[in-house]
Amino acid sequence: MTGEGGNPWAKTGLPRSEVLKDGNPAQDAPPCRLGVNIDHVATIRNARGGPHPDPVRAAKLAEACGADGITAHLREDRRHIRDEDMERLRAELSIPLNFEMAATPEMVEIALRTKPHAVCLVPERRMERTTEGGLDLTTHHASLEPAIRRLSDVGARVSLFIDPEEEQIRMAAQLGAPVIELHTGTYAEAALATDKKALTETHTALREGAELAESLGLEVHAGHGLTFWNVQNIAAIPEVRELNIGHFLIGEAVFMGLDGAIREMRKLIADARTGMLL
Ligand SMILES: CC(=O)[C@@H](O)[C@H](O)COP(=O)(O)O
Ligand SMILES: NCC(=O)COP(=O)(O)O
Repeated sequence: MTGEGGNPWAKTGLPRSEVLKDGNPAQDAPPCRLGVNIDHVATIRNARGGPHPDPVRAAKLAEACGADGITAHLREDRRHIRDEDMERLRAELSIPLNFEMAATPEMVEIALRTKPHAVCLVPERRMERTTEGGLDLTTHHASLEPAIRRLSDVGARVSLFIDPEEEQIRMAAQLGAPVIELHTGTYAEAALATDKKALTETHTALREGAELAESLGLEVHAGHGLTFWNVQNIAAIPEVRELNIGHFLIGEAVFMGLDGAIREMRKLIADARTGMLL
């Protein structure tokens, strides 16, 4: 299933070892969890205005296929996930729910009521097609601090979705959030564009950022734009403990089913942890 046909990674001509540290860096690392983001099941549902396909059903299927958690982003404009989806996900799932949201007063109140396992604070711009970058913690730390405290007080594990930049990582540690999620979108774009220089630079930034974050006591997650063909170099970063992946898995489900797509992604992540790269 992961042959070279149509594989954008293969077109880079860049052996994976060129962007990895020597040896098998993740060999002795703990496993890397897979959080399945089901937002875009809701995108398809909303295209027709009815109840089908149900993102909660997709989340339960993901759970049955071995997902370690479910991620859902309640956007302010409700373009995909809606309030009632979040309530049902919280009530019906047995695995952890990671509630992605902007740190607005409205969203903080919803999350305090929902009491998810985790909250990932993300930047949001109403007209963007998707989350284009990480939070700017230097600009927003005054508003983020109370949100992090209130959400932590109800037991949510708060993570901050940031770019792999030293200043942002140090600020995340100062803000007292236990987790960061590194935005992998720029790395994913470099892989798609087969831009070797950008690919190496973005991967180095993620690897060094993950090392720094762990040294500061932060748990490191990563996500955005990850696919079968770019996931392994990120999963091979030993400090990365969780990957959140959505759009590609839901798209690939059209071709191989959601269960097949999740199982293949889990295998690629597990193989990367043991140095068995594609
Ligand atoms: C923060 C993030 O990366 C996710 O929210 C993911 O991108 C899915 O949501 P959108 O596609 O609406 O950005
Ligand atoms: N936080 C990233 C996420 O949940 C999934 O992003 P994507 O795979 O949909 O780009």
